[in-house]
Amino acid sequence: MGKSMAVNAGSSTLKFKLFQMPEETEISSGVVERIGLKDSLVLIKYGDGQKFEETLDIESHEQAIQIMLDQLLDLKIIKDYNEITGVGHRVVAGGELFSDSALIDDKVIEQIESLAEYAPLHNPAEAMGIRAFKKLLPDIPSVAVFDTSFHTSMPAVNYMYPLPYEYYEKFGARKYGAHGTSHRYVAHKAAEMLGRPLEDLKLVTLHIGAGASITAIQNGKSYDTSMGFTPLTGVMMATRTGDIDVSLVKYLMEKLNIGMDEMIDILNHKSGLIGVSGVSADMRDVEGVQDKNDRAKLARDMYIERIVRYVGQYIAELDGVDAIVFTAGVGENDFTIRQEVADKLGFFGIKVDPEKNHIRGVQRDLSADDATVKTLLIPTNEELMIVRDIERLKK
Ligand SMILES: Nc1ncnc2c1ncn2[C@@H]1O[C@H](COP(=O)(O)OP(=O)(O)O)[C@@H](O)[C@H]1O
Ligand SMILES: CC(=O)OP(=O)(O)O
Ligand SMILES: [Mg+2]
Repeated sequence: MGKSMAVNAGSSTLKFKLFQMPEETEISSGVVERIGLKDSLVLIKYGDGQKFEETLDIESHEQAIQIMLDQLLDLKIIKDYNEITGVGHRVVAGGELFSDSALIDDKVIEQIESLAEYAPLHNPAEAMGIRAFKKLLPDIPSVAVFDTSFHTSMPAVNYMYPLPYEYYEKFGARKYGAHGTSHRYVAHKAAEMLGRPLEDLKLVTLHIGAGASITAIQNGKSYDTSMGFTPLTGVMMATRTGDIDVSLVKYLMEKLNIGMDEMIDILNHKSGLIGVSGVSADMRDVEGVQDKNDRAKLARDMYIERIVRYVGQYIAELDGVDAIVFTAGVGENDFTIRQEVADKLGFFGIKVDPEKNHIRGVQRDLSADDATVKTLLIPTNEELMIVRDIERLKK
């Protein structure tokens, strides 16, 4: 009994959902988008179809949390913070410390902070969010749900880097992946939609938002994933490079006369869509100008190409595939990207019906009638997975 809140701090967004438990009814949901960019958007849904919307500049996740919490009271979604009986936080990096979600105490917060280098855009903001909530609601149980947990099933052949082996043993130098809660959620939904046991399926799940990762799933378990030691690698993202030659990094540091911290900041914050297009980190802005801006078009083409490359690679690794799944900000909303990615994967029997695909944010089978591999659109729900873990762990 009570209301549970899931808090999901992404690199560019802060999302929350408030659920009545144990019924899992959604009471309210909210998102602050474009944190750190101009014109951040605050959107809160509550009641029966009521909405609160405001556009303002929001610099940090801390500011976003404060605005959200104030609005919960102002909009009378709750009368008192004490109505919230459990809080769950998404945390990106759990390293090898956390193979499951954890009840938060001071030690867990310190461990999350100690993993800052494993997810520099996320863990510090998430730890800050946890502390902010702890201050406000010191006595209610809170849990941390790690993006990396789902990927702990990866075999060594996929999580190891071809570095001297002792770097793994001494320093934990390996691939951890991210977005695991989302990949896990959509994999279960895909099995439901296909009416087949998840254990029998080969899936490639495409979580493409501001951060983006592709996962190969076999027997319901993560088999390989595109993000690495940190969420920097894999496909091209809003502000992150994805895979890049490390020797080029050294070359550029010398040319630019900068140190490693500055270089890592460029790779994480100034690259990807914003770096190539020079227009924006937001796919909507890039697409808005692509007809008259060659660099915007190039950025979008590169983005698509890298997704296609990973999906093809994972179909080979899985030795076949039953379905590919689109989810997260771009995957759920951008039918042009979905269409072009699917068109480039036609060789595998992937084929999207343009009419079915002309949709945003709803669960749907997008496959053409003669497709031999299904293409599914499944809006992710990391927050539902998070509040379920509050119930499981708070006993
Ligand atoms: N209609 C749309 N068309 C294209 N891209 C969109 C659309 N709506 C949202 N996006 C993209 O989704 C991104 C946010 O994805 P999301 O998964 O919510 O973020 P995060 O990675 O911060 O969790 C935005 O940066 C934007 O580029
Ligand atoms: C790990 C990661 O990149 O997360 P997000 O997409 O929420 O920024
Ligand atoms: Mg996200």
